[in-house]
Amino acid sequence: MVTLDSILSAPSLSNLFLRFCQEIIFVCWPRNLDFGILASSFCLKMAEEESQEFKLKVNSELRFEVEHKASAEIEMIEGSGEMFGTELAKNKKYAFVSGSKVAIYTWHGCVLKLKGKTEVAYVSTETPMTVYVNTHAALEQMRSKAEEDSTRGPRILVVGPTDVGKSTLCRLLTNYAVRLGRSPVLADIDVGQGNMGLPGTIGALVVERTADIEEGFLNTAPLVFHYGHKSPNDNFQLYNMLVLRLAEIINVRCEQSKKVNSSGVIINTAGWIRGAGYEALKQAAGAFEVDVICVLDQERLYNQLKGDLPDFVKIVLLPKSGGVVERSQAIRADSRDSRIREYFYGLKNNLFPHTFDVKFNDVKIFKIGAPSLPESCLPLGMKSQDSQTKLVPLVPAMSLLHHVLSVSAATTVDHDIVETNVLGFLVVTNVDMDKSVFTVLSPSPRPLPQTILLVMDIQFMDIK
Ligand SMILES: Nc1ncnc2c1ncn2[C@@H]1O[C@H](COP(=O)(O)OP(=O)(O)OP(=O)(O)O)[C@@H](O)[C@H]1O
Repeated sequence: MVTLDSILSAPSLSNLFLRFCQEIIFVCWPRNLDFGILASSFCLKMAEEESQEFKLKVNSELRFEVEHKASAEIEMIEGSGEMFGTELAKNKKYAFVSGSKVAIYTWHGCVLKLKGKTEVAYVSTETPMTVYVNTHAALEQMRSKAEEDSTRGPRILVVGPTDVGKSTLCRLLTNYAVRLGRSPVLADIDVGQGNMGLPGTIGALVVERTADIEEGFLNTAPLVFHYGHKSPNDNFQLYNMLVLRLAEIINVRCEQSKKVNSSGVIINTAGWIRGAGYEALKQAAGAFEVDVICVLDQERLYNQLKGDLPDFVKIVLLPKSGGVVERSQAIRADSRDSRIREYFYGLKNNLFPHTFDVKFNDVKIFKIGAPSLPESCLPLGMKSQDSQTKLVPLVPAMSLLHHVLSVSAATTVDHDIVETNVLGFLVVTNVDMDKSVFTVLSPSPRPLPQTILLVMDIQFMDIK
């Protein structure tokens, strides 16, 4: 059971890992990036079903999942309710696309009208919302104290296995903080879903408005770094390096604004919690200098962290919501695809991407990480793990087809490209070796904002 005291007793944090960092460049080429519902947007046909009405008593929630290739609509007719911390307006219809998994919670009771094709729709009175709101209340007291003392607000790492509601809890805690006038930094180091950019990236943004019910947080200027793979395990060295870099820049951002500083940082992590994954979590806790770790639904991880981290880090075990839906590998792959589609086409097909040719000579293409060699073959003093963060120039070839490319903010190759943020993304839709050009899908018309491109492992077929 989480008590307020256990969180409130956290002393304000040390600067153990504070490092210098030179520059902050925020992404300036965003396209409807959100932290919201991942769903394919190609089918928005509202089915002609009759609507169902649900009367929710105090402290209960309506949970529903929208059918594949269908959509659903919810309207609150009476009372008050919220979705993952964002309040619903009365008599306003909210549309949810295929595959959305939604919970509308009410503290005081409400009447909801649900229309459309849902796989399941039911009301539950068993929710962990009281524990979550208590956690928020404790964090809020730490923020007030930080504001009074002009110090740093709470930094919270949300950890746990896959499908326990980590992203949802981050969204809820961020929304509650914003509703009280705070401007927390929301950071996402879960490269599998890439909520700030695309899968294969990590990023952060300062949140000043609650998440939109349908589209999530509106990311007008997220800070995004290219990682290139869908699991932290694929390049552990690079992953840790980028997490550290992200934390450094967040520190600089906090130093620039008293409000952001006292509001704190909320960090969503990947569900990789064993072996190297556990080491990555500890690294992240150190890099962000966290004061609170919320462990969702795993006592083993909770006890491991309690034993391994210093006492000033308060670790709380929180229950998972019974509504959180488990996703298979296939569904995860589908969500990654939807996420990329959404970047180019919008959640409801409301964006129009551009297609144009890029000459091989006009750009420089790199991938990060070279195959590791045995140490005996390396120059004196070099370790094999160094190759993991090495920039490798690529000669354009047919193998680029369908790969996602990040457009680096770096202006020259002398820049530290690996640790520079990215401006946006492209997908290679054709390669013409005879004409030495490749065709890209791009969120904006030519010219490209910069000419240094980084290749991801992740591919996207623009076929729908
Ligand atoms: N109370 C709830 N009722 C219904 N659906 C929910 C509820 N809470 C979360 N969900 C849904 O469950 C899904 C999984 O939740 P979430 O993404 O927060 O889990 P996670 O632990 O972050 O997953 P990952 O393993 O990708 O890190 C999401 O689609 C979310 O919308």
